[in-house]
Amino acid sequence: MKIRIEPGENERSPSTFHPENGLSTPHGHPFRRLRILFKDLCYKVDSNSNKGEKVQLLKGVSGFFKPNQMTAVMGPSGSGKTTFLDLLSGRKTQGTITGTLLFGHTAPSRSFLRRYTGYVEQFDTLVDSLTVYEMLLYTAELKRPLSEPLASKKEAVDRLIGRLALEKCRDVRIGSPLKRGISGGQAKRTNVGIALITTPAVLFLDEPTSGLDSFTAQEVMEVVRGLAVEDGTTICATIHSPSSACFALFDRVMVLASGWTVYFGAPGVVASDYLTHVCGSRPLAHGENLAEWMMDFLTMSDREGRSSALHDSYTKSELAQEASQLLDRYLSDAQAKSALSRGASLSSLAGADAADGVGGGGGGCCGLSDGSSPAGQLLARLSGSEQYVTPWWWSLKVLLQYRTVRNYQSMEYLGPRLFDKIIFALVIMSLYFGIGDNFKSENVPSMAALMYLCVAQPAWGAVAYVPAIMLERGLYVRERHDGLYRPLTYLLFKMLDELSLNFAVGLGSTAIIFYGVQLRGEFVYFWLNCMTTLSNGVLIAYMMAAFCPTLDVANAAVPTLLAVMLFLSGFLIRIESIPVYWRWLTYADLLKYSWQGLMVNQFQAHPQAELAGTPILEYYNLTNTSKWVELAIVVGFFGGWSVLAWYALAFVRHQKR
Ligand SMILES: Nc1ncnc2c1ncn2[C@@H]1O[C@H](COP(=O)(O)OP(=O)(O)OP(=O)(O)O)[C@@H](O)[C@H]1O
Repeated sequence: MKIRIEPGENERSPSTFHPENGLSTPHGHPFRRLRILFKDLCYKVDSNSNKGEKVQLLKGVSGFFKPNQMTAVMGPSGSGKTTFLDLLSGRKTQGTITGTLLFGHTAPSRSFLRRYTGYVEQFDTLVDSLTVYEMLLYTAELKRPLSEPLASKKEAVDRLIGRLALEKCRDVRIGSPLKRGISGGQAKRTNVGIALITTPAVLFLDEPTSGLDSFTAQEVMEVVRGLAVEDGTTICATIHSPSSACFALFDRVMVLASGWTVYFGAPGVVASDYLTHVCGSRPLAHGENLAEWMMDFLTMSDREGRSSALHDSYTKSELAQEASQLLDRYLSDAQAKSALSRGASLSSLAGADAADGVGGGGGGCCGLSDGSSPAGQLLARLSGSEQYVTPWWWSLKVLLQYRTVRNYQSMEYLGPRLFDKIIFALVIMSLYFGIGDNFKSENVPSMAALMYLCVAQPAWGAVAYVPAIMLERGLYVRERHDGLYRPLTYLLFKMLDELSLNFAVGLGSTAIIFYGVQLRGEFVYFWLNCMTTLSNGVLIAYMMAAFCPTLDVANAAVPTLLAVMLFLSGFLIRIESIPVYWRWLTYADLLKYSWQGLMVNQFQAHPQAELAGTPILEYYNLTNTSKWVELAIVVGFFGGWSVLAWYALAFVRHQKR
């Protein structure tokens, strides 16, 4: 029997790009309607079970995704669906890829894929303190051109909210598992909104319906389908077991099993006929859910090791041949356009592409990317390396404006940062009340210990930052993938966010200690020393959290590092008494410099104060130490940790894909 790949080539009449559709910018893309072509895509990666071996996760996957259409990528668990989506969207960070992949008629650069395609991750990554409206506007500010007026961005966000049916929760905080905010379906739609903020020509969704009830899942997918139909977006979604109504929204299905393509064609009767007549499945019962029936059969076959046989049947089928012919036709079209674009003038190129509905220029066409025409702009974008839309200073401003302002209004954020310092200051003050200017020999060790506590507290306090930093990692990774900001901008934002609060609160807490205990030396120095030590502690927490793969590792590593620093700071064991094989490490111990600076500040006017019968500064070998040099070294450490933290944020990948 003859099975057509898609009766009547189920492509809708091309819809034009409507600037007023709520998803465009005044600088709307010069292109829409990108066709994605892939042929013999293979992906190999080092096996994580057998060292030295490679595993092939995708085995020659071929096909195409068309504008105006929504394709479902299905398959048994572990069949390679997410791998395939990651590969198409340029999110693979390891392994070897072979085969052909074209967007329009150009192989896209990774930066293009990140910047101009939308990707909705399986797990929601939102800023829980923002409302739905703020979350979308915040993303719009970071991802839409700087030159676009704020009013236009707000308008676009409002229309997006209308389109995603999010009006009811527009001003509701997103919330977290511990503090409920919007519902799961609303969170998913907000995530879709984030991916749509730049009106991408292509939208990838990784299991957009997982965790949603069938009604909400249907609602989300109807919204997504609207994008394909009305805007010509090319949509590809991995999906597990959709309801019948949800499955019917898809134009095409690609089924993978153990990395092989075992079906590529229309859903519905075409798919059920194919599986029954070619693959030998039992017939679909009346009223049975087609997607579930398909998945039951395919999962069972996969478990019985028949995926390769299903793939063989598929490659021999008329369905595969028809798909292959169509793909070859699209590929030669693409080749012709690519050749044409190499030789043609920009204007004729733009005309040729528009006629096909693939409004873009050709790949690798040197000399055409002057960026002055739509075709030139697309060409520049497809092959470009710039993945960020806004300059770093703008991203920093937006991050501070939305996230820091909201953090500073939240007691959950402020509480731990305020109260630990105030409580610590009150305890210290009450313990050592009024004895700071008493240099009797019984008080001198207490003062040295107090200085040590002032250094130890900010260092230990840093440990408390680790869980929150680790929890935010998913959000950071997603936003970075989406090209919202650079790693250095994020680090700068985090430091400004944390440190401006600490310096302000620290002014009060150090004043309580300094004046309550009646310490000597300069208050400004005492405050600056405590705050730069605290800043180093916070930065160490960020750096270690960025280097460590998991929260458990970071929770063990940060206190270990700080405990070693505290032991080697010179108070618990004098530097001269530390064994030589450890002493070298004291040069790299920032807490040593902090503590020594505080000691000099306290005792420089009273060097005769004695400890164990020796003048205190002499006892600790600090007679010739300059407190300002010590402070400068502590500031220098901050610079050094910053470089390490930036390196970890920029280059250490824990989420290998
Ligand atoms: N480094 C590796 N070594 C061995 N196997 C791997 C490696 N990386 C991934 N895999 C395997 O590759 C397969 C494809 O994974 P992928 O996440 O793409 O599957 P999936 O179809 O999306 O699964 P699910 O539906 O369960 O999310 C899985 O079986 C996984 O165990």
